[in-house]
Amino acid sequence: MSTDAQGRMRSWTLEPSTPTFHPPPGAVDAHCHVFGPADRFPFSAKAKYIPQDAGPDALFALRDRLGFSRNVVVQASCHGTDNAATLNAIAASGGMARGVAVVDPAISERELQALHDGGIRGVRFNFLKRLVDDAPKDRFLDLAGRLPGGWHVVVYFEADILEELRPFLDALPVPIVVDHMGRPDVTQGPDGTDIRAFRALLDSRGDIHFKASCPDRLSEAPPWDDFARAVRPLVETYPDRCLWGTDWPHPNMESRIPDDGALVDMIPRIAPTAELRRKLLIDNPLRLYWSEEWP
Ligand SMILES: O=C(O)/C=C(\CC(=O)C(=O)O)C(=O)O
Repeated sequence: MSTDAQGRMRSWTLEPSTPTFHPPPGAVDAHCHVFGPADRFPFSAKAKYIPQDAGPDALFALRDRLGFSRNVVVQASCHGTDNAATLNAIAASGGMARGVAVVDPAISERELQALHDGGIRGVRFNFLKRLVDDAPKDRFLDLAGRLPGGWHVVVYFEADILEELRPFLDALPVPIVVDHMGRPDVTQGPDGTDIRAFRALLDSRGDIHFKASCPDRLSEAPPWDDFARAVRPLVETYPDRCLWGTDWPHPNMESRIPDDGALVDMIPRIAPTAELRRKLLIDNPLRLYWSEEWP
C-alpha cells in the first residue's frame, strides 16, 4: 500500500517495465485519468478516494515510454463534476489528448459547448456505488438528448446490474462506450454468463463500443490468462467497436498496482492481428474522439 503522510494514495508504479509489444504509430490510450495537481485542482468534497498528484506531465511521460501517441482522459470520480484537471491535461497535450467529462445533468448548453471547445467528446455515467453517491437515470437520459453533435456517453457499471440497466441503455439516443466491458467475471470464460449477457447488449444495437481494458481489475494476477481467454473473442467478433486503455493511474488499485508495461503486452494477446490492433488502437478511438480526422 502506498499512502503518503496526508493519507493520499498512490495506485501506480513509478517504474513501469518497457513493454515488448510496440503499439503502431498513432496508437491511442483511450482510458486514462489525471489527478490534480491538487493545489490547482482540488478534489471533490464527495471524493471516495484521495490520490497523490498524477498530472499531465506524468501521463505524457508514460504515453511516450509505452509508445502511444494520444490519450483520452476520462474524468475520475475524485474530481466530481469539476472537469478543470481533465481540461488542463487536454490543453497541455498540444492536440494529442481529448476527454470525457462528468457533469451535473443540469449543465447548460453553453457549458457543454465550452467543454467541447476544451476537447471533451463525451460524458461519463458512473453506476458504481463505491465511487458515486447517486446515478439518476432519468436525468442522465435527459442530458444524453442534449449533448453536442458527435458526442457519446461512457457508461461504467458492474456485470451484476447489466440487466437492470438494459432499459436505460436501450433508451440512450447517442453512441455508448462501456468501460471495462461492464466488468464481467472473466473466470467464467468466453462463454460464461457475464460475457454472454454483454454480447447480448452489443448485439442489441450497432453503436455500443467497449473498452477491452483492465485485466488488472478483472483478473486475479498477471499474466491474466483468464482475461485474455475471455476478451480476445470479443475483440475478434466486434473489431470496429473496441477500444483499449491503460487506466493509468489505476484509481483504487493501491494494493495491487499493475505494471503498465505488462498491460501493454496484453494487447497482442487480445488483438492477435495487425488489422485488429489498428482498429483497436487507432481507427475506433479516432472515429469517436478525433472524428474530424476520420475519413
Ligand atoms: O478508473 C476506472 O476506470 C475505474 C475506477 C475508478 C473510476 O472510474 C473513477 O474514480 O471515476 C474504479 O473502478 O475504481
